[in-house]
Amino acid sequence: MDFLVVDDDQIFREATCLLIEEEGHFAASASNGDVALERVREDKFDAVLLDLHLGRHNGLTLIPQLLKVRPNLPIVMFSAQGTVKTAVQALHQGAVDFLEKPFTRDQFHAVLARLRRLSEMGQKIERLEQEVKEVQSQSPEPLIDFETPVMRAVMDVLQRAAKSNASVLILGESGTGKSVAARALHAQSNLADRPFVTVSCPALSKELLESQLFGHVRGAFTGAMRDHWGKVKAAEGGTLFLDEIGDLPLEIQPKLLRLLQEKEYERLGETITRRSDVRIVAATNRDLKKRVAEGAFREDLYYRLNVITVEMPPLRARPKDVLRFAEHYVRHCATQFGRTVDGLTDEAAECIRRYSWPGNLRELRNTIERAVILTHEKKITAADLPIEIRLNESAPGALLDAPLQTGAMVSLATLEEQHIRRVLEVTSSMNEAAEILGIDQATLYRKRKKMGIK
Ligand SMILES: Nc1ncnc2c1ncn2[C@@H]1O[C@H](COP(=O)(O)OP(=O)(O)OP(=O)(O)O)[C@@H](O)[C@H]1O
Repeated sequence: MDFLVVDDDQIFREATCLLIEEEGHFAASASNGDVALERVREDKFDAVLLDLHLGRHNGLTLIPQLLKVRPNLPIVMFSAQGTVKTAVQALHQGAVDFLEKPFTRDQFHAVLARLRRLSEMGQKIERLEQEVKEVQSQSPEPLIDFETPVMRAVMDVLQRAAKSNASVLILGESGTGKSVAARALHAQSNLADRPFVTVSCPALSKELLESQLFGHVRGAFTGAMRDHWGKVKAAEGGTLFLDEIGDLPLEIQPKLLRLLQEKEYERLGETITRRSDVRIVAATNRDLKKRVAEGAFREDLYYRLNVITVEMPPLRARPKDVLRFAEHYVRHCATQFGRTVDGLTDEAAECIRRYSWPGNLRELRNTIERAVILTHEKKITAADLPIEIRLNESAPGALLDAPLQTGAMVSLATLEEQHIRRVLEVTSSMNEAAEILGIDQATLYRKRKKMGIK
């Protein structure tokens, strides 16, 4: 845990920090209320130990100010002149405990145990808030019972892997459901009530990604105005999901390897080594072995991640499941958009069954969403589906050349997608492609994901 000790008495402040560090925790200190407020604004402390008398300030009045900055921050008040009255006052102001100075190691242990319970409760609340947000973001309920044997085998491995704490690598084309599988794995594991934190590896520059993962201290790089805790810390005790791991820059790979092997890391710009207890689940649509052969991915990291690997099959390899997913999305979208649409006509079902879905589940979901919004009928008809699905035309670029030359009707969105596909085909990195397209990497990453481009 990370503590902030607020006391104007330097000797006691340092002695308390030492005691905390001897117990294997981290301690920072502040000598007055203003410094304490600044530190709490900048850093994610797990608890504050606050002296009642801070020179001209009264620690009691500082409690609501600290809680205004971080509403769930556990504050323990301590004082040499502890009276029942001041203890009660501190609790009324929002402190969670009161310690009389000087306190013994045993008294401190008792407080620590209480703080740990509070911190777990806080994590639970954050997790529930996250779940509520996800329900509000209206993703369809994941289907988990599959007809296709290969998918059943995948689910079986995931279920068994969930019970161990081993790293899991999820491979598969874009849109096959790797992120959904990672969440399902977490939900079935012993860490289900702990945090699940996602990091999208290619969405950020190398520096920002490193800081997002491990955190940084103020001044670590230009623009680092304040201390920052990374996602490794946010995932403490739970699962850290590294999406698109195949695009993790080479410079960050040794740090991730160290996190996996030694469970140690440092924040950017800081020399203090921190321990972390997170389970790593990684996913990629890249051929990681090929990336290793090309020298773009470290072999030792690949083997460390590759303890348990599952491969999400593309949708075209799960023919029996395609219509079940389609019907599932129709029901979901009809409810979401308040439309009375009930299933697919036979003709529409046949188009969906025959099409090869290069963008996998994401493409299917987008297609159904569009159809549910646009249809005038009670069931989705073939006419509600995009022309390439009606014509069973899924080869990238196949539709493009003719419309471009003849000026036939084609949407800007289709043109944009085809152009992005082509540039990605002929460039060797996201960076190069983004430069040619005149957009930043994060935008390209989002567009690629939305369009289901591998
Ligand atoms: N089991 C499932 N049931 C219902 N919908 C699913 C399921 N799995 C995935 N989906 C839907 O498919 C879409 C793509 O899923 P997801 O983001 O998990 O794919 P991905 O393989 O991680 O893609 P990428 O490689 O581009 O990150 C999402 O809209 C998701 O809601």
